[in-house]
Amino acid sequence: MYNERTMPAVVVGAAIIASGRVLACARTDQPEVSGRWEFPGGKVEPGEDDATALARECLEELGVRIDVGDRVGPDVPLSGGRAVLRVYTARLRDGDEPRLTEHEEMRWLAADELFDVDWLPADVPIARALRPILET
Ligand SMILES: Nc1nc2c([nH]c(=O)n2[C@H]2C[C@H](O)[C@@H](COP(=O)(O)OP(=O)(O)OP(=O)(O)O)O2)c(=O)[nH]1
Repeated sequence: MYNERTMPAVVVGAAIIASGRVLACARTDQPEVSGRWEFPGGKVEPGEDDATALARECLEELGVRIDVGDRVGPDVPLSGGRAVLRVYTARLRDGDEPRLTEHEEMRWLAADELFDVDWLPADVPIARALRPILET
């Protein structure tokens, strides 16, 4: 069983969907993630729930307000089991357009473009689970 000390930290990611495409972002700030693609997001801080953390990170990283939807794919273990990646679908609030602040590049990917980018390893099963969602 997990206790507070051994419970994995949660990194939440937003699969922001608009017009049948999902937003993927690439950053270069840390060598271990440099040039790899991910979903905007970050660690859930104490006192936050997943949706609050996602909304905060999307505002910080992209300057957008979002509405959080359903989970996508499984919790994927990160960094030796000390954290998990958990992704939710999200929609942009009316009129909001992402602007890059922390990332170098962003792309809106359609279902058949999901694997045109080099995802971080943990994001691969999530991208796979997104395919049927983008196709509907
Ligand atoms: N945001 C995000 N992080 C991901 C994804 N996939 C993946 O392996 N990660 C990893 C990269 C980082 O090691 C970790 C998240 O750290 P972060 O730097 O984004 O989180 P944060 O903003 O809360 O970080 P911090 O600087 O406050 O410590 O999770 C993803 O799709 N989105």
